[in-house]
Amino acid sequence: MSTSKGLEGIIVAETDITSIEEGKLSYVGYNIDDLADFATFEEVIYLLWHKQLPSEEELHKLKTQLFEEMTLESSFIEQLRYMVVDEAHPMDVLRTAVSLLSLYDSIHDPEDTVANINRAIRIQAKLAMIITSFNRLRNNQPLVKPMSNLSYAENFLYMLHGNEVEPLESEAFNKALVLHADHELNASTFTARVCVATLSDLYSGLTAAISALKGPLHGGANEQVIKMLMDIKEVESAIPYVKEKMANKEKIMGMGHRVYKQGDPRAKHLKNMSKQITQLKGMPEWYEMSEKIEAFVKEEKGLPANVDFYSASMYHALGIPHDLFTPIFAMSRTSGWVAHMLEQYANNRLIRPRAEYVGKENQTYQPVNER
Ligand SMILES: CC(=O)SCCNC(=O)CCNC(=O)[C@H](O)C(C)(C)COP(=O)(O)OP(=O)(O)OC[C@H]1O[C@@H](n2cnc3c(N)ncnc32)[C@H](O)[C@@H]1OP(=O)(O)O
Ligand SMILES: O=C([O-])CC(=O)C(=O)O
Repeated sequence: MSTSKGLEGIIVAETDITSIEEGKLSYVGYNIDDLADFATFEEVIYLLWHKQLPSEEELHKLKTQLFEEMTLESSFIEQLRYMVVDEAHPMDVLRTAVSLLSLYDSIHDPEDTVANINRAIRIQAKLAMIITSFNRLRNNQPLVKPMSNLSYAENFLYMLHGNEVEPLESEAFNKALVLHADHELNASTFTARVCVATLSDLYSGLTAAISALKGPLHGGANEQVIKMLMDIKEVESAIPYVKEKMANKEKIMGMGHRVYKQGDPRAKHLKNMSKQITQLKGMPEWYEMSEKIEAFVKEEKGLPANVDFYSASMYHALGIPHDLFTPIFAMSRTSGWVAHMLEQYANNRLIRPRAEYVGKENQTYQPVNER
């Protein structure tokens, strides 16, 4: 048997959702650059779940359903309130809350596509409520209800901050949601697929995926990037800080990627939005610090920025609390996780690879009092 550490380069599934070829990323055959520039997150949700862009009518229906599902039962809100405990990380809250959502649903057939799409619309809508409501509950602020004339991206920022969103802010946030929506067989998506390949349900797959996304080598990197920028504080300190980290063999978060060695095609869009939003908010130093780090790490180690890198300065300038960065990633990626779980159910076989045994052999059992 031969092994590939971290399953690098191993193809374990066929998919018609997302492709990464020669550094180009597309969802269902649409180049990510076009989707980032022109699509709404709602269109991307539809595209990933139905493998085609929606007509005007289909889009209107989806937006209406998402808006109508942006509610939480009062008993659910009470339980969310109980999750406001010291140091509770919103990513742990989100994982718990998604699991809790399953108790409000009865699943007769985990493989039923129509029921799963309706369920996914409910979950996708409620995630925006859960993240924003948790943040408001922990700050003793009243909850904000969504507005029917706002997009998913706008409603998220509106429910978080409680005030109107500027067009550039809504454009930036929508772009971030589009760019994070799916990414082939990344660690969390693979986790979701492994989970539902046992014929477990959508909530279980999502809970597992959130758990995998949380780690700092994956989605958790965006929070680590802002921690690094907060540590650095000033543009002049960026290079010395990164030099020292690299001398200590520490990783620079938001840099490097398993699949993209020449550059992550999503990063340039977030870089551009980070520049514009930090300027709009009168805090260009967050972008400038990031740009210096990116150039230095590329030059010294040949490592390009990944999707997590510029999202950090952009979210910071949008006034988003740092510990919500990864939950926002999960909220967007839910659309992709669902698409992959539907694909797994549609052509399922239990995922069960092998390991090569390299441990001790032929041991003789001795009773405990003789060891
Ligand atoms: C949405 C996402 O999940 S995007 C990724 C988010 N994660 C991060 O930003 C965390 C920082 N980056 C990393 O840890 C890695 O680049 C990963 C996990 C993304 C990819 O990892 P792998 O493909 O396994 O690459 P691996 O960790 O083997 O790195 C190869 C070499 O580059 C180095 N390297 C990789 N990333 C970095 C980094 N960010 N900073 C410094 N060195 C790095 C490694 O130390 C290793 O060096 P070595 O060969 O001298 O030991
Ligand atoms: O594909 C990966 O390994 C990680 C990634 O960029 C993502 O999940 O968006």
